This record gives sequence, structure tokens and C-alpha cells, in this order.
Amino acid sequence: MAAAIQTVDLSAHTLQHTSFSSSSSSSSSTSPVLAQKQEAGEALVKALHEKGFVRISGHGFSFAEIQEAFDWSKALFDLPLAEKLKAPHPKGSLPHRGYSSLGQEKLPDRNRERGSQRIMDYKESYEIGSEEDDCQHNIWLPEEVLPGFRGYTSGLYERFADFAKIVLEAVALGLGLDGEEREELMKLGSRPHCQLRLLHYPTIDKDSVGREVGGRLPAHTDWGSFTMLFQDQHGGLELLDPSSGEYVRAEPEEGTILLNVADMFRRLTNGYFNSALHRVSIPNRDSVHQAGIPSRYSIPFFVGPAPSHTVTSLPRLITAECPARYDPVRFEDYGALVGKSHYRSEDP
Ligand SMILES: O=C(O)CCC(=O)C(=O)O
Ligand SMILES: [Fe+2]
Repeated sequence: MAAAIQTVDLSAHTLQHTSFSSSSSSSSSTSPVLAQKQEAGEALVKALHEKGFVRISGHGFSFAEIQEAFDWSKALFDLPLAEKLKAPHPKGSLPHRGYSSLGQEKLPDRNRERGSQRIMDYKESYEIGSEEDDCQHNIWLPEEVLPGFRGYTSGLYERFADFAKIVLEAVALGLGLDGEEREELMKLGSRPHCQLRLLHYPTIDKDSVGREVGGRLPAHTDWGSFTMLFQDQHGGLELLDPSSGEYVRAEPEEGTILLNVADMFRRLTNGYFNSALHRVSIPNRDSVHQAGIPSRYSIPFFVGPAPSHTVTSLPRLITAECPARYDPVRFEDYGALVGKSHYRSEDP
């Protein structure tokens, strides 16, 4: 496995969060805060170009806040199955909301050899959107099943959405975008159209490894703009490093958020940003402890444009050396194509 994942500190952006404009006055353009913002923005852009993933510190989420998110997630997945099924994810792919039980999602493995046996992905999840989303409605548990869950997770969604905007502003600064190009970049994060996901990968007993259970989440790219992830202390997430062609283990690191580029960011930047292939793997049976593989929780937040938005590559990134690689695409058309292959249409 290759080198550690780089960390970019965005505290200059989060602490001094003001909506900057490209026409900064000469006094503010020489301020130390602006210089720090510029430096962080450029470091972020460099990492997203070279790797497609990065750790973020200085994001403004306290340790207690991250812990609280995991406490709610655990409280949800600890409920009896019959209770969780009171907020069922529908059979098809839309709305992508509510509870999916073990094996319901069937992400195709981009690394799996053709014809090889498909073994169940061992995870359960709960998807939450904005209460303001005009395209997909939330599917909530009855309040008495888990009192406070709806209020808490809706608030967490808004916290992530605030931070997503800061990330996009940092990228705009790092790329030196202004005017219409900056507007286009900012549209990659539509506040009511992102998605919060609670994920639980249950314990796997040693005997099942490689038999009934092949892995936790097969290799895939995310199809929105970018993804930000909290993960617990049990690792397993791996991202493909395009420079070495090897998977890098995203070892859990307290206080950081892992950010990966997704397909819409790759298209907007005409491939300048790498949409990182990633997976959640499990070790070979021989190296698994007798007690099995411990359960794991993770919380991704998927940032995306409005479904009706057409993502077109930025003109400045289409050059003689790097001609246009992608046709403009309407986000909902792209999502429909990808999403259709992800969910079983029959009963879970
Ligand atoms: O659980 C993780 O660490 C990654 C989750 C992920 O890649 C996804 O839900 O798309
Ligand atoms: Fe993913």
C-alpha cells in the first residue's frame, strides 16, 4: 500500500467565513487570512488533481459533534429490523431515501472480473435528503420509534451543506475562477439536493469471509460532485491512487474528514480532478481474528448539483493538450443511468 493521504487545513476558510468576491480590494488581498485561504485553496486543488482525495482538517466539526453523529447512527442500526423497516427504501432507485437492509443495494464492482461470482455486500444504510428537496421526499421513521432522529439528522445535513459551500469556495480560489466560471463551479453544490447517508457494516464472522460475504462495498466512483466522509476507528476504506495504480488505505484519523472527487467534479474540470475509485474491503480469511471482523460505521455526505442542472466542462480547462473529454450532461440523466443498476427492483 502506498503513501499516507495528504491533509489540507481549511481553518482559514471556516474561521473567517465571509463570502469573498473576485474583486477584492488591494488591502484585503494582502491580508494574512486571504493569503492563507489562497494557499489552502491551491493545496486542495493540487490534491484533487493529483489524487482525487484528501483529508480535511479545520472543517469546524468538533470531536463531540462527530461522536454525536455516530451515536445517532448506532442508535438507528441497533433498532430491531422490523422497526427500521418502518422507513423502507423503495424497491427501485428513487427516491433514494430511507432504510436499506443487508444486501438491498447492489453496487456493481468495477474491479470484479466478468463472469466471476457475485457475493453479497454486507451493509445496511439510511439515506436522508434536505427537507427542502423538491424532487425526492424523505422517508422517516415514525417519531416514536427513535425520538429526535429526524430533527438531529436534518440539522446534520444543514451543517454538512454549509461546509460543502466553503469547500467549493476554496476550490474556486485555488483554481483562480471568477465570474461565470465561478458560478458554474458553485452550482456543483445545490443545498437542497445533497444526500446524507448513515452506513453500518455489521460484524462478519470468520467463517463467512470470502464465502457468503465477499466485501463490504465494491469499487465504484461516486456520481455527484464530491463526497465528505466521517468514519469510525475501524478502517476498511481504500481509494485508488492514480499515480501508483494501487489502493491507499484511508486509515481513520481523528478530527479529519475524508473528501473524494465524484463524477460531476471530474466532468466540470474536464478530467483535471480525478474521480476516485474507492471500495470498502475486508481482509483474507486467514488474516481475520477468531472473533471475526468488527462492525464499522461511516457517514458520507454526497454533494451534488440540482437534478435539472447540466454540467459542462469549464472552458479554461479545455486546451490543446487536454481537449474536451465529456459531453455536457444533465445531472438527473446521469444519476438515473448509474442509480438504476444499484438497487434491486424486487423485494429485499
Ligand atoms: O463507508 C465508506 O467508508 C465509504 C462509503 C461509500 O463509498 C459510499 O457510500 O459511496
Ligand atoms: Fe462511495
